[in-house]
Amino acid sequence: MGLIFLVGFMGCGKTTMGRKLSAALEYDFIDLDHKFEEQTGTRISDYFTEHGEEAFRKQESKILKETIYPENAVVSTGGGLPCFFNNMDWMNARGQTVYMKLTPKMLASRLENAKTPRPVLQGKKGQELVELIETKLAEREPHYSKASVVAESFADLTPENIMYLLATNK
Ligand SMILES: Nc1ncnc2c1ncn2[C@@H]1O[C@H](COP(=O)(O)OP(=O)(O)O)[C@@H](O)[C@H]1O
Ligand SMILES: O=C(O)C1=C[C@@H](OP(=O)(O)O)[C@@H](O)[C@H](O)C1
Ligand SMILES: [Mg+2]
Repeated sequence: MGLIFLVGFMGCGKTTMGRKLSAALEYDFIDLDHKFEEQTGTRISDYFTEHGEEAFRKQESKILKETIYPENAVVSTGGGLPCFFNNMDWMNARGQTVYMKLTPKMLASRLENAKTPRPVLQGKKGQELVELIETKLAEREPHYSKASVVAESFADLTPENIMYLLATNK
């Protein structure tokens, strides 16, 4: 199936699913946030503090486009990546994209318990977090919706569900 890019809001499970789907397909796994930290030698949260979001967006787009991908790979993206520059079109031109779609409430409950800090969420919790997610998701949805397939919000989404969606997307 070539290159498969997982896209969607923070907390939808791109990194977790990327690992599982790549194992199920026997493909390589690339997490672009991990590549970012490896290449810049800086944690994403520190990068935001030191350089700001605009610099982060330029650098993440550069890493997306300059990475040399194996023939077959599952690539987990950062939640904002599809929404800047021409990144979404760039991914669609090179492989298949999967939008992992979850409700704001489910995203919030996962993000409240997650260990990785997400600077875009400004440490918000509870109802404030749900509202911030609703606003951001509404801005981002038009970009995510350009994905080749949409994997709708089931908490128990499996690699097999995604493989089926990709195989039937003709
Ligand atoms: N299917 C799932 N059910 C419940 N929790 C999940 C699931 N997938 C991921 N999580 C949890 O949600 C959080 C965000 O997952 P992660 O894979 O880092 O998402 P993303 O890369 O999209 O931000 C993590 O704490 C992870 O353990
Ligand atoms: O949505 C965003 O703007 C971001 C999502 C994060 O990745 P995950 O979607 O893997 O959490 C990471 O790239 C950064 O904190 C910014
Ligand atoms: Mg991730």
